[in-house]
Amino acid sequence: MDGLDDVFGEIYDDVDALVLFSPSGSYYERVAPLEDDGLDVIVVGTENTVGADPFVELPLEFSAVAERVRFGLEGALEQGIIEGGDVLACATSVFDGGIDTVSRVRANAEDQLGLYDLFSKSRADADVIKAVFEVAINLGKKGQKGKPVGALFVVGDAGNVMNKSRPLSYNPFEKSHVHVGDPIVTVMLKEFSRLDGAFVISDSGKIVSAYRYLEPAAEGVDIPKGLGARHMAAGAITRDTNSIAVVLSESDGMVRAFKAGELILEVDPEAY
Ligand SMILES: Nc1ncnc2c1ncn2[C@@H]1O[C@H](COP(=O)(O)OP(=O)(O)OP(=O)(O)O)[C@@H](O)[C@H]1O
Ligand SMILES: [Mn+2]
Repeated sequence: MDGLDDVFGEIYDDVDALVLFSPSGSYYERVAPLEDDGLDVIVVGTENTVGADPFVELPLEFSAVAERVRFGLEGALEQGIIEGGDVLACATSVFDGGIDTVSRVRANAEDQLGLYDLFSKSRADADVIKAVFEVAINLGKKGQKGKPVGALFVVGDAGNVMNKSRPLSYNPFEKSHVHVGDPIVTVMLKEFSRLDGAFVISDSGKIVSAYRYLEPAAEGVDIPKGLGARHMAAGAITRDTNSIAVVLSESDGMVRAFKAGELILEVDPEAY
């Protein structure tokens, strides 16, 4: 309908690029020819199933659309695919069953969340951070035997993290060489998360220790009020070392990630 074009046409008027979030192959094929008319088409997703170039990889399938779009645009800015000030038409799926929504967004180079930086520019491997995140989300969803459970994972720069912490109990990982992502590890992490302290994980994903009490310098750490000692310790260790931290809160059930002393990401496991 022409009338509707008059109303909604503004959404894609003068956009610098079209950003497709996890398009199906046939959707991408329909859109790709627009590139011949001078429209840039960027694909964002957890996997490049359509073989698109340029492509921006998402570490998680963010269920909140605003997060999904922000992360995608951060990645595109970071990779130099778009520039601050560019206007993008972002096409994504809000309901099940393919792309159903277009939002018009101006890329803002100043106001970055640091999400892309957290996953892709940390000392630890992106896959390791992603795997830890998944463990925390699963633990948050299911709890431990039905009860809510809290957990703290410190990932990367393990030598320094060990130096700034002390054991609360024997380390069940002392002689083992297991990595996050191994199926048995998910079970072990679940089991050991019932007890106090933090898990320390190396850059490459080796579980270095459980039950560590973190003693970082807390100076200059600015985390939201209302979060307790576990979150404070998580924030502080990421400022005092080159690690990142993922926390599952026992009290509100949220999973939070910290880097360089700041809260970067907050997700509700129930939404995944
Ligand atoms: N410095 C620390 N290092 C490691 N673990 C810690 C540290 N401080 C607290 N914890 C762990 O966090 C648990 C909960 O502490 P607290 O309630 O103060 O934290 P919180 O931030 O409110 O977390 P939650 O939202 O899960 O309650 C403690 O029982 C302990 O296992
Ligand atoms: Mn608490």
